[in-house]
Amino acid sequence: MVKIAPSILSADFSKLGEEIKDVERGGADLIHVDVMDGHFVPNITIGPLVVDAIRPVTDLPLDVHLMIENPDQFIPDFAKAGADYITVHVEACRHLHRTINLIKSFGVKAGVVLNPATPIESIKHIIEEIDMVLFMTVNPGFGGQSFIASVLPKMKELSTIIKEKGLNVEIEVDGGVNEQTAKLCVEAGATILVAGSAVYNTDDRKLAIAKIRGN
Ligand SMILES: O=C(CO)[C@H](O)[C@H](O)COP(=O)(O)O
Ligand SMILES: [Fe+2]
Repeated sequence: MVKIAPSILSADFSKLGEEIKDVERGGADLIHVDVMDGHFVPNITIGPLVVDAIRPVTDLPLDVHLMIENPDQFIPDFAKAGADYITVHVEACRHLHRTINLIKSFGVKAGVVLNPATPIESIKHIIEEIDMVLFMTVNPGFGGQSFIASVLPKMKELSTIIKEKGLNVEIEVDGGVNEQTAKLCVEAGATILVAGSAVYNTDDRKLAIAKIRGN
């Protein structure tokens, strides 16, 4: 069954702990945390202090999506704050193997993120060394954007490669995921669906999660 990772980007930050508990009660499988630095993307969100603060609030894995330049500088802080997954953008990494090894050196699962325009050739060489590939289906920086369906063929292609090689690599998709687009992602091989506005901009988060999962 596909896993659902609500993105707290669309939560009410004035009651973040309660917003996280609400989706945990609603059946979420992971909590997706969007970190933006105002350089790699044109927005600023949160840092390790917030990850540290929400860590005791939930037993769910914290899936930390770093949309920042020079991620190596901050990976130790996010790992110590309690991240379970740390994903870095291939577009932001000068030395991808080094960055992946840095994440894994803290016992944290490592993932690589591809922007919609980035080809899978940029990560084929490292696929056996990572735990997750995150396909952006919007250009990163904001919640509530429209799904870019042209990402689906490369998701499907990588999913086939992962199956052929018998690898244990999650395929996560992030951006514009809702009840309708979720189906397309699962058909293309997605194993984790991130959803921000489609979960948090509703009153009944349990129902929203069930609909996205296809129940
Ligand atoms: O990484 C992100 C934006 O850069 C967010 O995770 C993503 O946009 C979630 O929001 P929504 O589901 O509303 O598109
Ligand atoms: Fe994200």
